[in-house]
Amino acid sequence: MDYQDITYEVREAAAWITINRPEKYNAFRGQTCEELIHAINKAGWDKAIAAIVLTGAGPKAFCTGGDQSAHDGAYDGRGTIGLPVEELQSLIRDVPKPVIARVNGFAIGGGNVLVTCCDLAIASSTAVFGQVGPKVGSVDPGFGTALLARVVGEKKAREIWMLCRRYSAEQALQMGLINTVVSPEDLDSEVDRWCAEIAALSPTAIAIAKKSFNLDSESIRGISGIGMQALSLFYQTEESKEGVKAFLEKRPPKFR
Ligand SMILES: CC(C)(COP(=O)(O)OP(=O)(O)OC[C@H]1O[C@@H](n2cnc3c(N)ncnc32)[C@H](O)[C@@H]1OP(=O)(O)O)[C@@H](O)C(=O)NCCC(=O)NCCSC(=O)c1cc(O)c2ccccc2c1O
Repeated sequence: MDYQDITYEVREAAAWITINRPEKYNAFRGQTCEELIHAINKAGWDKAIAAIVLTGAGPKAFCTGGDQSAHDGAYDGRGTIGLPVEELQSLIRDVPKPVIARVNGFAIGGGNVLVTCCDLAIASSTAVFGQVGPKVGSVDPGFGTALLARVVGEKKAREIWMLCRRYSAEQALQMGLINTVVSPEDLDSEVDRWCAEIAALSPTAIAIAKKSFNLDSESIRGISGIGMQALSLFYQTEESKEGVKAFLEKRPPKFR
């Protein structure tokens, strides 16, 4: 597959997969999800690869979720909501290698969910985390909510979704959403260091450990499936459409 929206680079024993849409703050459209799925599968089953690094191009954003300019009552790709996003999230969990989020900037909306799904997360001190779903007439009902609660605790996860605040990298570290924070200049060397440590360990032991962590939260995949069906109906409503329209028109939404 020729990639338009992402880049794929092998550094030592790590595959670096970069969402390359900086002008959209690395938001994903249907094509982006298809390419990410292809690339994660490619790296995930390559025996020479010990770890997968997921990141965004440029200094501004890791990923800001679904591309709102490709959303018209549904996104522009495949699947229940027009994005095979639940397949992408599941795949991050299914590949037998640690997937590390290299968080270089905004990790908002679906970008925040990707961080939640990754095994590990290393952030620049400039990174900003948060949810925007209820601001823009959307919600990721599955890994975005229920898995987030496993990661940061029920009360914090509900705060994140019900207030849509932004959180600094230090706050994300305190709540357990990420593993460490470094200065922007040290981000790549820190990620390289973590990948090298992983590469020295038994790949099979790591694969079994990863699977066993995931099995405990596996029911969330089913929650996500039913949630997407509900969401596809919600996207048809004036309430949801107002959220997308308001974001694109750079004004506060009028939901009531
Ligand atoms: C990230 C921001 C907080 C940055 O705000 P700031 O004020 O600094 O900058 P701008 O808002 O002006 O943005 C700069 C520039 O980038 C464009 N942009 C940013 N994000 C997106 C985006 N997601 N889609 C398209 N374009 C985007 C923006 O338009 C500007 O371009 P200009 O050309 O005008 O300069 C803020 O941008 C922000 O909050 N962004 C996120 C907006 C958003 O609505 N994201 C999607 C939420 S829904 C979602 O992600 C989602 C994910 C899932 O995984 C799901 C799974 C299952 C079901 C549903 C899901 C779902 O809905």
